[in-house]
Amino acid sequence: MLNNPATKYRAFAPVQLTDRQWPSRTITRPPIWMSTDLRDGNQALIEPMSVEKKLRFFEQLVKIGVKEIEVGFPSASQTDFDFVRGLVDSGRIPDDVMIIVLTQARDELIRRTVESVAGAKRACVHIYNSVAPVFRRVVFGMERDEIVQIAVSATTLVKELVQAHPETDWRLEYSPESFSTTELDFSKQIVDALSSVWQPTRDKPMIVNLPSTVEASTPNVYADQIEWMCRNLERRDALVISVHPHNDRGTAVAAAELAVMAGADRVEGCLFGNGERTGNVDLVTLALNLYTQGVHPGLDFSDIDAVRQLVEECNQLPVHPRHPYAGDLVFTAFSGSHQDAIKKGFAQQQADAMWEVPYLPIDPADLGRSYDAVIRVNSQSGKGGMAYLLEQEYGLVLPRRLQIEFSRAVQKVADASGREIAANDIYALFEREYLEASAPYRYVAHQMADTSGSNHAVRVDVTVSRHQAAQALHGIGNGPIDAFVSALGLDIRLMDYHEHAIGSGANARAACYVELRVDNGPTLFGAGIDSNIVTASFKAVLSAVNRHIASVGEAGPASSAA
Ligand SMILES: CC(=O)SCCNC(=O)CCNC(=O)[C@H](O)C(C)(C)COP(=O)(O)OP(=O)(O)OC[C@H]1O[C@@H](n2cnc3c(N)ncnc32)[C@H](O)[C@@H]1OP(=O)(O)O
Ligand SMILES: CC(C)C(=O)C(=O)O
Repeated sequence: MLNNPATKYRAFAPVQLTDRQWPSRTITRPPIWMSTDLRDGNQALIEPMSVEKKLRFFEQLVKIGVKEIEVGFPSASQTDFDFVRGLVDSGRIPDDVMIIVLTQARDELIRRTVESVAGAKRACVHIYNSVAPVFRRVVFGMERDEIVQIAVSATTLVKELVQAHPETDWRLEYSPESFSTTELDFSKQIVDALSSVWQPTRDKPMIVNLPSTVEASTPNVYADQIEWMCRNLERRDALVISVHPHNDRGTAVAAAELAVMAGADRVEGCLFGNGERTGNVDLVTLALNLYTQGVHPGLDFSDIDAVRQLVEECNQLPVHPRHPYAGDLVFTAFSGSHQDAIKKGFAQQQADAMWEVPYLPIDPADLGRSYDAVIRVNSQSGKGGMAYLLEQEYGLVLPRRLQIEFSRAVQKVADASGREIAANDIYALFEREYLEASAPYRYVAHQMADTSGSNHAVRVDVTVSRHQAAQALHGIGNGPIDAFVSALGLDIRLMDYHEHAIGSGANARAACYVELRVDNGPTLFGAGIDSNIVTASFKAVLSAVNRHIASVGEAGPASSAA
């Protein structure tokens, strides 16, 4: 890289528009969406789409609700011509969809283009020529007037040719290619010249598409350019102002949004941002950005995974895992504080309330995506993540202090492996750590009796095995756990107790969690699961006792009470 890039690259000159209005506007309705996937997207592919793929893509666009679809560059190849002609002849184009065909402003190409769509119910011929100084000088070797003349002749020819096909509702689209790097007065001059030839009306407007063919400035400058054009063009009422942002600086979405605030009526782009070089603006992101502001975009992405799959197949390009709204990882949190906030957000989110789940700008369910991948656990995760997975996948609602205790075990495994730990691995670890902590004590059976008349309410006769030897123990207490602890004859203080059902109906089971202090040691948890709630609590006590013994070693034999 150069020490002083100013010797090679010049700063983009700002637009002199001191009373610009767009910064204080908000977008309250969607623009007209135009998909150029089958043209700009297609021309950028390593392998252009086959007719069959183009057809599938077209049908997907129609299904989503796109009403203006650029279907190709029919004069470029027989494949494109046949596809377009086939679409028209097969009657597959819904009445409310307008197809658009692009051509250079050259006579023979225009004739072939009109031929490709003649007879369609609605069709738009889209002509372009590049107008920026560098193109005028390097590509065409022409002065401004000559460049205007190319476009005027092309428009005149289109007007003449379409008159021979009155059965079609024709529109003209004109793109001064490389608009964003062109002098504004020249863009105005050429567009005004064309609209004076075409004579658009409010009912049959002309589409003026103002592309950032190569994105070269910050989005605010593009917005200024669009506002300037909207204010200064002749016949504004009979024009649809369209934008076509490319993404060379990575700000196409912002450029499109600011351009709409600046007065653009229409946006051209591709699904997931395919297109030349860094791509066209991504229509999915634009549409869903609007949706998250409470404005329906008029496009349906309620099965976004299906749309993504089709686009990936047709383009033979993957959608990035971090792509807004659609990427595999965009609704996934690995890090502890994010997981904690999301878990709390889900717990508090009411079905019919405003969406307020931290870190999730949209409800994945609105896009047909599940919550499965929202939380994934690795070494960056905290207790919230693993607790969420145990709850979602296994119905275990761990009390907070147990979450803290168990998360240390999860963390150890994550640190050691350096990898993600799936929900089933976390459950297996929980089983190993708590549910299968069955040595030296293991629950075998119990009976309970009411002791009415005594100070204590419950008597428990329990069989436990200790080092595989069965022991019959008896205890009385205020409740089953109290009686059981007394039967064990150990120095145990019950610090905390939680229980909940797992599942419902005949198959429901009880999960029990106890926090004990054994032999005045540090407190620790035990957990038990059983179809009988009392059994679950006894198992939880033994789980904690066994874990204590495993950590400090075993003391004297259990004695029998009562
Ligand atoms: C920004 C964009 O995405 S614009 C769309 C770009 N897409 C494509 O080009 C894909 C389809 N295009 C093609 O397949 C071919 O370009 C074709 C078949 C249409 C034409 O091919 P060719 O006749 O070989 O011409 P080519 O595209 O190389 O253009 C070169 C000539 O056209 C002129 N030209 C280029 N663009 C235009 C235009 N928009 N209007 C008028 N003339 C143009 C050039 O100045 C050059 O003229 P010259 O030969 O007198 O120097
Ligand atoms: C033809 C025009 C609209 C174009 O694709 C561009 O300028 O990027």
